[in-house]
Amino acid sequence: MRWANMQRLEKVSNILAARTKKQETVEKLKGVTAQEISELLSLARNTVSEDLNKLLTEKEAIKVKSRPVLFFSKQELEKIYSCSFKDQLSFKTLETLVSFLKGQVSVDTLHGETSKPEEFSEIIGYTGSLKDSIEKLKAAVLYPPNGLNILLGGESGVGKTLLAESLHRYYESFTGEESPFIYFNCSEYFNNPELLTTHLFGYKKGSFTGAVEDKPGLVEYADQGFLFLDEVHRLPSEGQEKLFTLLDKGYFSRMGEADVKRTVNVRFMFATTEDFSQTFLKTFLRRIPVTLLLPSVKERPIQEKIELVIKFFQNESRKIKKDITIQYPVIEQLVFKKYTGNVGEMKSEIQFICAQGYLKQIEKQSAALMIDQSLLLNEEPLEKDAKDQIALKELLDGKSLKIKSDNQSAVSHYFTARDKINDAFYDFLLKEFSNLKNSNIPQKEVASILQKKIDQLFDMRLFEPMNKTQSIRNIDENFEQKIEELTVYISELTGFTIQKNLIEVLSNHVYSTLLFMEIPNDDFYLYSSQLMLGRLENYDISKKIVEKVSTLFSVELPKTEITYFGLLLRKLKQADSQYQRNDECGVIVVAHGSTTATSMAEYSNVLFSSNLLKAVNMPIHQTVEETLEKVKNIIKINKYKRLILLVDIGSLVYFGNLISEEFGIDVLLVKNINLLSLLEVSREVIYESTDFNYLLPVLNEKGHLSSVCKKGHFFDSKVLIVSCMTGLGTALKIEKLIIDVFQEEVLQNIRILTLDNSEIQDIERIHQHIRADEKLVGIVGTFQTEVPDIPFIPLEELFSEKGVERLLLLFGYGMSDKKNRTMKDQIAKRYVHGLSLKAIVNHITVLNPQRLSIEVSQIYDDLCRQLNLSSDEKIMLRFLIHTCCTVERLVINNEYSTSDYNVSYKDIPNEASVIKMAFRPLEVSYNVQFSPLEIKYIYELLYGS
Ligand SMILES: Nc1ncnc2c1ncn2[C@@H]1O[C@H](COP(=O)(O)OP(=O)(O)OP(=O)(O)O)[C@@H](O)[C@H]1O
Repeated sequence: MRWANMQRLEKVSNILAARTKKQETVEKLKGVTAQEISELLSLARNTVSEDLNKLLTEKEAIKVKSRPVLFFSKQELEKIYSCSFKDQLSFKTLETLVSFLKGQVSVDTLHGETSKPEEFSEIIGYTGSLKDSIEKLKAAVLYPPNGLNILLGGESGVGKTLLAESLHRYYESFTGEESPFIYFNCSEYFNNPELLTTHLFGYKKGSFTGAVEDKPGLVEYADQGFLFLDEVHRLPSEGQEKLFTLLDKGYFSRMGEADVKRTVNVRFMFATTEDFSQTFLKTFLRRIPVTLLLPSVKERPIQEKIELVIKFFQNESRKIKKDITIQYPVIEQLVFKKYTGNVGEMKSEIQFICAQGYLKQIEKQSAALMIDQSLLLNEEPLEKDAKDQIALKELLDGKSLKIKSDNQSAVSHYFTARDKINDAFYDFLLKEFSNLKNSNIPQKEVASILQKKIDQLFDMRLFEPMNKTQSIRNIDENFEQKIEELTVYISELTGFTIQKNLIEVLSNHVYSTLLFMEIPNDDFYLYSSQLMLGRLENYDISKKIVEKVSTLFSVELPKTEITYFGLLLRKLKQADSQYQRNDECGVIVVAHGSTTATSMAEYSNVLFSSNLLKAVNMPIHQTVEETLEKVKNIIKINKYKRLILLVDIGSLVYFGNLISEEFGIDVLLVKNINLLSLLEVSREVIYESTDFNYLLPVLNEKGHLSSVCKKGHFFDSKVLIVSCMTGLGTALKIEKLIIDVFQEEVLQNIRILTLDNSEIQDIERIHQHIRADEKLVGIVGTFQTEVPDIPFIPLEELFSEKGVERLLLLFGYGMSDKKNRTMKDQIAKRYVHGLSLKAIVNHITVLNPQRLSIEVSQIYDDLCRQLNLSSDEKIMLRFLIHTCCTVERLVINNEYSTSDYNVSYKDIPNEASVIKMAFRPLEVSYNVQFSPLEIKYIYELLYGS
C-alpha cells in the first residue's frame, strides 16, 4: 500500500516536472491543476490534490493559491529562471509569482506571506498569542478524511467567528475547492425550539401545520463544507439529540421522516461564550476532539493590544481615505481600557471615535483626521500594568501614531526598530560588563547580583519576538535544520517538549550568539571566562547542550552560554509542568525512524493543547539498548509513578516489562501505534482518564493492542524461538539439545518455542505465539529474518564455540560475573558432549554411542589432567568424534597396515606413553588396539598441531 502511494507520488511529481519544463516566457507562465493531473493519471482529484500538497510540504512544489490552485515543480522553475525560492513556496496570485521570477520581488519582501497566510491576514495574534491555537485548528480542519470537529470558547467578541471564517478560507485555499460555510446562531430561535430544530435538520411535507413542502435543513446546505453553530449551548434538547446522532453515527433525519437516514459530510465548528464545565457542554466535549479557548483582550500581550488598535484605525483610514493621527494618550486609553465585549468592542469604539473625528474634520475642514482625547468616550478606569506601560512607551517611542490611508503596511512596522544584535541576554551582559569593569565589587558578589538580574530579565523578555535582521543563511546554510536537531536533542535529553514559542526564543538566541561571536569583543570574552555564575541547577545538562550547539555550528561558545541554557531549561521545566497532570502518569511514544515519534507526539500535543506526550526516536543506527536508556531517562527526570508507553514495532514491545521491573511502576503498553491510534489514545487519556482499569478495555475494544505490565507481577518470562529451514524435525532436535545442555537451572524462566520457518517472517505472526508478559529474546534459525531489533543467531553460530555464550547473554547472564562464567564452562562441556553425541550417532552403527561417548570423554578429561592441558571445546569435540569412530572401525575391522606401526615417538616419549596408558581401558573393554599411528594422531589432535 505504502509502496503504491510512493509510486503514485512519483508519477504526480514527474508530470509536474514535465509540465513545468514546457514554460515559454515568464509572461505566459502556466501551472498545472490537480484536475489536469487526475485526468492524465485516471486518479481521483482529491488524491492528486493531497499528493501535490505533500510535494509542497517536501519543498518540491510551488503553489499559487489562485482559483483553481496552480502547481509548479520547484526545481524546474529554479532551473529555467535561475532563481532560488528558499522557503517561499506559496504565492497568492500568479502575478506575484511572475514578479518574483522577474526578480522584482525578493523572497524577503514576500516573507510576510509565508509567516501570515492571506486567510489569516486579518487576525492579530496570528504570529503571537493565537499562533499555537491556529496551528492546532489548521491541523484539525485538514485532518483526514473529514476533518475534526472544533469547539471555540471565549468571551463575547474575542474573535471566534472571525477565526472560523478564516479557517474555512484556509481549507478552501488548501484544497483549491469551494465549499459552503453556513453560519447559524443557536440563540436566534431560542424561544421556539421546534423551529430551531427544523431549521437545522429540515422537515418533511405535512410533518406540522405549515409544512407545505419538504425542506432541507442547514446541515444539508453545509454538506461537503462547514456548519458553524454559534452559541451552541443554546441548542434545545431535541436539537442536541439529533446533533449527537449525526456526530456519532454520521446520519440524521428531517423532522417527520423517522424512517429515513440521511448522510452528510459536514465539518462542524461550534462556538460558545459559556464555561466548558457546564453540563451540556461536558457531554458535548466528549464528541469534539478539538477545543480551544480564545483569550480575552485583557489576556493578550501588550504588543497585540497595540496592534489591534492600530489595525482598526488602519481599517477606518482606508474606508474614509484619509490619514489619521492618533495622539499618544488616546492610544494609551484604548490599549488599557477594560473591554467587556473584547476585540469587537474595541473595534466599534474605534469606529465610533473615527466617525466623530470625521464629523469634526468636516466642520473644521482640516486635511487629516486628528484623534485626540476630546473624542474619547467617557473616561473609564484603565487596567494599567507598569511593565506594559513601559513597553507601550518603548514600542511607540511615546509619540503620536500617524496612519497613512494609502500605505497599509504591516502593523508591526509602526513599532520602533530595535538595535542590531537584539538579544536581551547579550545586550544585558554587555551593559553590565562595562558597568562592572571599573567597580570594585568582589567577584563572588558580582556573580550573584548578575545571576539574579539575568534571571528576572530572562523571565520578562523571554517571550518577546525579535527580528532577525540579517538573513539567517548568511550565518549558516542549514540554520533551521540545525535548530530542529538541537530541539530534538534537548527534548530527548530532558524529556521536556519544547513549546513553539520557546523554540523561537532558542532560535533567536542562537542566531544572535553566532552573530555576536563574529564581532570582536575582547572585553566580553575576558569577562565571560571569569563570570561563571555559580553552579546552576541544571549545570550538567546545560553544558551538554552548549557542547551540542558548539558541534552543530562548529564554534566555541562562551561560558556564559551555560548560564543561558540553564535559565532556558528552568523555563522549559516550568512550561512543561503547566501541562503535567497531577497524577504523575507519563505518556511516552517510541517509534522507529529519526523523527517519527517526535512528529507524532507533536501533532497530538498541538491538537490537544497538551504537553503530555514525550517522544523517543529510534533512528536506524541507534540500538535498542540506547533507545531504552532514553526512555528511562525521561521517566527518571519526570519521576513518573505510572507510564503509558506507546510503541510501534519490533522489540520495543518489551520495554513495558523492563521498565515496570526497573522502576517498580505499572506500565500500560500500547503496541503498533500510528498517528491515528495515537490520537485516539491521547484523547482518551486527556479527556477521560489515565486509570489503566478504564483505559485497558477501552483501548482494546477500539483495536489498539494494549496490555498492562504490573509492578511486582513481573514474570521475567523469556522466549527463544528455534526454527529451521529443513523443517520442524530439526528444530525440535535443536530444542532438545538446548534443554539437555542448559538444563532447568538456566531455563526456568525461558520458554523455547519451535516454529515453522514461515511463522517467523514477520513480527505479527511471531506475536501471535507470545504472551504479553513474555519477552522474545532471540531467534535461532537458518536464515536471517526481516524482523527488526530481535537478535538472530544463525545455526552455524549456535554450533560454534560462541554459541553458548551468545545464548546465555540473551537469557540475561552477563559474562562479567564470575559465577556466570563458571556456569558457561560447565554448559559448554555438556554442549560439546551433546553435540558430539549427535554427530556420533550419525556415524556409529554397531556400538552404543551413549556409553562410548561417555567413556571417551572420560579419557579426554584424564588426558588433559595428566598432560596439563586446558580443556578446549573444539578439540574435545574432534577428539570425541574421532575416537568413537576409530573404536567402531576397529571393532568392525581390526586390521592394520604395516605403515601404521612405522611411527617413531622419539620427539614425544612422555606424551605418547600417557596417551597409550589412557587408552588402555578402552582397548580392553572393546578388545581393540590403537596403533602407534593412531596414538601420534591423537597427540597432534590434542596439541592442535
Ligand atoms: N484577533 C483579531 N484580529 C483582528 N480582528 C479581530 C480579532 N478578533 C476579533 N476581531 C474583530 O472583532 C469583532 C468581533 O469578533 P467575532 O465576531 O469574531 O467575535 P466572537 O467571539 O465570535 O463574538 P460573539 O461571541 O459575540 O459572537 C469582529 O469584527 C472581528 O473582525
